Amino acid sequence: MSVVEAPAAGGPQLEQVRRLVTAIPGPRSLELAARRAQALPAGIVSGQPVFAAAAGGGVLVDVDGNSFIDFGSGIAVTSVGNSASRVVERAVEQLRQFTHTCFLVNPYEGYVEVCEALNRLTPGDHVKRTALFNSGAEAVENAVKYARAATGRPGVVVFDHAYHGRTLLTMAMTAKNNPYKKDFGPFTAEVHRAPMAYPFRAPGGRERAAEQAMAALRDLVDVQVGADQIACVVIEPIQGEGGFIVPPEGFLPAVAEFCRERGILFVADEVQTGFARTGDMFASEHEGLAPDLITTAKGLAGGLPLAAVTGRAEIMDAVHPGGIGGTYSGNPAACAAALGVIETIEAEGLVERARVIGDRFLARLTGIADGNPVIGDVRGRGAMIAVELVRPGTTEPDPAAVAQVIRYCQERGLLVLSAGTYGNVLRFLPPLVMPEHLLAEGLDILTEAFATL
Ligand SMILES: Cc1ncc(COP(=O)(O)O)c(CNCCCC(=O)O)c1O
Repeated sequence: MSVVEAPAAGGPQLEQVRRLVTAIPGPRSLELAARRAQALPAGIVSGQPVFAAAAGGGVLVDVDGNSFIDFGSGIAVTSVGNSASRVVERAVEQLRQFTHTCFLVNPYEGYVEVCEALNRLTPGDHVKRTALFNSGAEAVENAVKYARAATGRPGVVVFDHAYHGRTLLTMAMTAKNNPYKKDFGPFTAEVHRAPMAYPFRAPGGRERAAEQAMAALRDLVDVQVGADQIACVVIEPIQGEGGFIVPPEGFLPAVAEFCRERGILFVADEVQTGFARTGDMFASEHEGLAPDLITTAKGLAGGLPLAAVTGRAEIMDAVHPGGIGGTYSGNPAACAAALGVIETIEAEGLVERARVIGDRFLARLTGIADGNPVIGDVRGRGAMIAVELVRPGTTEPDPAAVAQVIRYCQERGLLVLSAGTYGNVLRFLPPLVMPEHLLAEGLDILTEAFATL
């Protein structure tokens, strides 16, 4: 077997082609997997069996020279494409100036620029402030700090099927126990969970999903806990890890109004839905929401670790000086990358591009679903689309069918991710710069894969 050289570089110049040159996984990936087994603990699991060598545009090339169509974007992160030019150029230039000062020691302009951009771009015409962090979970943790400091209340309301992170507080906020929380308790108190408006699985059917969820929220907050104990309600505008659950139109505005009436802060967790992913810059815009606080990460910096809390100035300023911090929070290279992401989204019209991609996926998948009873539901918005697989004629989850489709796609050079509380959701998160021919090829492979079910 001749050794295949890795591409000279990733990024948009990477050949945008699907190409298989070895079995999947190939020999180099197998070698690395053996080393990994000796060096890493078993708790860290990768969904794909191939090790990356380069990525860019709509493809990822593995260490054996196989070029895959990427329908995952590293879980909604490389929306502007991997190693996108403006991201790399800005980050490299920054790295040459300084790699780190700790903003709590020596501040720098890049951090301020990112905050100014987020204050401008996030929905709501109120005066805002932004604080930067490293991960989505850290942003959610700090959003709760701000909410508690601003309201003087301890309680946090979250929803079934929610995912907010893997730290102690965000584990308490995340719904699914295994794998995210198992063996790690006890968890923090004062986190209360309400049923989610989940149209496909609503007890009273789609038409009553919002009504039933609102009734349950009122019961939880007004009767069981007491509204005066609740600092904030935290919700993903489209639930990500829980299975790309899109609440019925009207539900999110009803929750926001419910909160406003009770002095409870409405926090939109846009870690997975933010930055053009859903066909708006932020998913909250779809129904005209202006959240009191918004958490962002993932797509914010195109792969460099950066997260943010953006909120009403009076809320953000309620925390005492020195109350918020972190050694790496708002790392300068990540800030430079974020400015490159924002510039790319705006220069390349990626918000509109996400809508075009979403229309392509929804048209093809609803067409397939009509003739395939294993596809129980097709849903999503923009380039955040999913199908939920069930046993034919039922809503019984079929995670085995998901695994079968993922494996079929892997073997044919297409990377697809799963999701869902029941492990029975296939989610599609292609880079927004995915070329048309790769979108078409990927959808054709998916069509073949569903035909095997
Ligand atoms: C809505 C929403 N809020 C918060 C988070 C947490 O963001 P971090 O950057 O992973 O901490 C996420 C991260 N989702 C991917 C988790 C991957 C895994 O660990 O299995 C999210 O989607």
